[in-house]
Amino acid sequence: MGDIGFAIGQIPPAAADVLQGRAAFTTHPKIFLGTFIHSRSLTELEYLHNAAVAVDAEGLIVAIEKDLDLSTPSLTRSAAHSLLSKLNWDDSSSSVEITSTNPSKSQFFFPGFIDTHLHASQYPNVGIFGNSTLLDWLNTYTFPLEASLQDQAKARKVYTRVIRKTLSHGTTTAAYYATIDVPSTNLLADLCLSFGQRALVGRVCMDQLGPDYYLDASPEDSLAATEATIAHCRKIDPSFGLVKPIITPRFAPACSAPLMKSLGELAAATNLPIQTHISENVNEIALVKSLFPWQEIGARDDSYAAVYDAFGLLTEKTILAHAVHLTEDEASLVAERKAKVSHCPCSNSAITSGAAKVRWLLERGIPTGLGTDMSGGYSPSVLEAARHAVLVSRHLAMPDAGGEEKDKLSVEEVLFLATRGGAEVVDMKGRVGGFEVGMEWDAQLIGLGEEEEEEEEDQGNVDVFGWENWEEKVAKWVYNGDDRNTKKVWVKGRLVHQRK
Ligand SMILES: Nc1nc2[nH]cnc2c(=O)[nH]1
Ligand SMILES: [Zn+2]
Repeated sequence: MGDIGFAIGQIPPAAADVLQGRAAFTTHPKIFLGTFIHSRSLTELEYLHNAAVAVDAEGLIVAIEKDLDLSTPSLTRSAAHSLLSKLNWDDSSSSVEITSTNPSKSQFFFPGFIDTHLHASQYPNVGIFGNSTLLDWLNTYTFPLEASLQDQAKARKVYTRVIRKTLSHGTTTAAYYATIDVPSTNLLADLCLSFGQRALVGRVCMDQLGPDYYLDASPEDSLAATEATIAHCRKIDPSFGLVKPIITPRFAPACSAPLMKSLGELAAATNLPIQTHISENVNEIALVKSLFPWQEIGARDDSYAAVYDAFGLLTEKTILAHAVHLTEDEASLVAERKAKVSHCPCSNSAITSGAAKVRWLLERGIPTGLGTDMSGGYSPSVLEAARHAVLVSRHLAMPDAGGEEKDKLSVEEVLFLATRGGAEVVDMKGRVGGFEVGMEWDAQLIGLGEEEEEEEEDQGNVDVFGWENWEEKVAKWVYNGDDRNTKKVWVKGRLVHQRK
């Protein structure tokens, strides 16, 4: 089967625009047929075989049909046609695009991944961290690179590549940190929009403790610069349908009390999301305690979480990256405020920050998603973050670590974190992360192939023999898959990546 689109082999004009970096706001209606896999709950994947999903020109899922007979290309075509007529959609070659999975290539549709934490500006540094830990890593590798992106041509090159790369790994939504520089941060927003990637774009706020060459001049300047990026995003995407600004105090040590206070007030006034780092590294935590005596700032105790809370930065729209060393009391506060956590296992291992206790966070009712945290983390892939999340959880479950069997995360659980969990973290629950009527079509077509095939396509490290059941195929994908298995990617119904 494969693509049985009426215009076989042709990319419709809207999709071609997106692939070339010129986004159109509406697209062709589409019908997808075949196998769909998504999370039903934290612990359970739903496998929908012989199904069809109709997506309208706005990218919304408007119908899901099950139990169809798709056993031959012609039956598949007639299933598509009967869905078209049910929907009263124009049954002509140019107006509806039809894509079906190819069972002999172990293909399936899966929701697009949500990267809840990454630094677009640090992308050139992936893999370059030596033996550093957080605070020296920032000074040695990170601040010099971020500062250099004031050069617009360099920023364009870096941001174009990071968007293309993450899309090619199936990341349909990204919560990005840019830099302190407004024009290049605005450029990142422009590029996300033109490549069609759903994004939260944060201008980084930092007015202390950084190097002289890379600091906002004052809390007032930092606030004004943040407002400039918010205004820019409002101009380019007035409904924030694809690109939304996010208030981004880098982390408490780099933000003065007046700056954090003004950003908390801005968040309350605009209802915009907030992203920051918390409790990533033990030296960082000690620094926060020394910089913000809790009685002086009116915090409820001397914890890191209480510092953000004192400034109105711990809200239900706050994404807290890492949360490796949170105390029991902090977890209660985070849960009380309904703030979310981005778990970044690759970064936490690479720069030796520690092992975040995801089971413990989930048991405390804290919504959690996955982040690549490039370039603390070295991989652009959320699939790899999922794999790292499994492994970190298994280290924590080992008797030496004082863990238990229940601390282990399963394949199903990490795929939930990568999709529906991430959607909740970025405040898009019910909008993306699964296949349901009323949700937007942010999806990837995964193909695993089969070993015996004369493959013209490279299936990477995954070897499917043909006797595996679907649970086993998905497990093979999680542990050995990569961008070679990500054949096509759509955001809001628009094709934004196609593997050559
Ligand atoms: N991993 C990570 N932690 C941080 N804490 C403050 N800034 C950063 C950053 O850029 N990356
Ligand atoms: Zn980070």
